[in-house]
Amino acid sequence: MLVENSRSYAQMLAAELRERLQLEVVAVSSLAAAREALQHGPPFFLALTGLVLPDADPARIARLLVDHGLPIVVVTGVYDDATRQQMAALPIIDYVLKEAPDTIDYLVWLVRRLHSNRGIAALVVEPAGPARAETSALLALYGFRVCERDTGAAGLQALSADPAMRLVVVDHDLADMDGVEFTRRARQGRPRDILSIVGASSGGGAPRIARFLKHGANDFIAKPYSREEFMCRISQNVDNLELIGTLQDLATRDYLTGLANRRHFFDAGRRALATQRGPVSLAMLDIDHFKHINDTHGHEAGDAALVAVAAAIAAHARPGDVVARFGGEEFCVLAGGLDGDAAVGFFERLRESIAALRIPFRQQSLSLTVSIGVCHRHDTDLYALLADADRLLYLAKAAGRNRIGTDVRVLA
Ligand SMILES: Nc1nc2c(ncn2[C@@H]2O[C@H](COP(=O)(O)OP(=O)(O)OP(=O)(O)O)[C@@H](O)[C@H]2O)c(=O)[nH]1
Repeated sequence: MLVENSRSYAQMLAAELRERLQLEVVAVSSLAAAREALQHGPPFFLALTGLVLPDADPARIARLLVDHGLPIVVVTGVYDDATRQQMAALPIIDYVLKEAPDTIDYLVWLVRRLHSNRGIAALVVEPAGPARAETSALLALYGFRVCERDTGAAGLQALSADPAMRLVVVDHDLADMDGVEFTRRARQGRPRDILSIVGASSGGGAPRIARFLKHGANDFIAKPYSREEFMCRISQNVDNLELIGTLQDLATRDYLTGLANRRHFFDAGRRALATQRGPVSLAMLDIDHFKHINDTHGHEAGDAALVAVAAAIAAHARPGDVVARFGGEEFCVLAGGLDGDAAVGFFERLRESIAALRIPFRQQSLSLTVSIGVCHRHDTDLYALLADADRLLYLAKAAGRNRIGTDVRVLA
């Protein structure tokens, strides 16, 4: 919700938020309209509010939003000492001066951050008390799903129980180990790009900060917190995790189809083979006469076909199967736990489901077939399996396409 009495500013900010974040924004320009929207509008997760309204003083609008459980970012042209004092008592995430340069960019970043935080679980490790309550309340205000633990051991257990935890704020003074020791242990098996650990302490000075950082903390925050510093540091830490995640995604994912790429296939495939006990099936799929689709309908149609085939393969794969776009119009699937007959049946059904696809493109419906090479044996050498699957794929093509070439002797 955007509460702003300047219509032009509200329009500009709302347009930026909608366009750049694809968020629904309800803009109102008075206390009465804000009240109405809170009662009858969609559920809100955040309010950006000005303080100058025709029908309310600053404290009233802020109070209304707080009473509805909404975190607030104040966006204002005036922020004198009196207003600052009035606002200090309220749970306000941030205040932003309208006239400052880059305000809009900052607000877009902040709203995006607060929106994404809602999907992130954060752990606070600190003995129960007012200090922990403050840390947790701030994290909850920024949207995180907060989990609290009293001791280092309980904190480590919580991390093991929930691998999706992305952020830990740990105080130095714990009953069973100090925060540095907790950090050292929590870091094992959880690199800095997966879990952000932020140390916190009210004492110890520079040597303590250095110890936290040397033992694996991503950052350190001194207590008592400056709310603004706390927000900036926490936000930067989760920003960094997301940025690294995006880069990893770009490096391992095929941009067009969203499947893993060849590089990821080699990493994940080798890992899967190293832990596989029984025989594995490696299938290489190639769209038949794909060049013809490109030549007849254009590359956009070719791309739509690749996306549709990739989706069919992903839908057919089981959890644990390694699926990738290997390159061009070639896809790979590494599947364990199937005996020879089952493997052939599994890929035969995939072949049939792809042949049955009707791919909408403009006013037309495209159809296509794939040839599949399937090798099946106990082997840990991914290159050897790929070479054989490729050879069997070639045989399937040579035998007329839209079929499986396999080294499995299928029982009648
Ligand atoms: N649209 C589109 N085309 C691609 C992409 N990557 C590769 N291609 C095209 O895929 C075609 C592959 O053609 P060929 O290797 O001759 O094979 P084919 O026509 O599928 O014939 P067979 O495999 O023998 O059945 C080429 O025309 C490439 O330009 C892509 O990302 N998008």
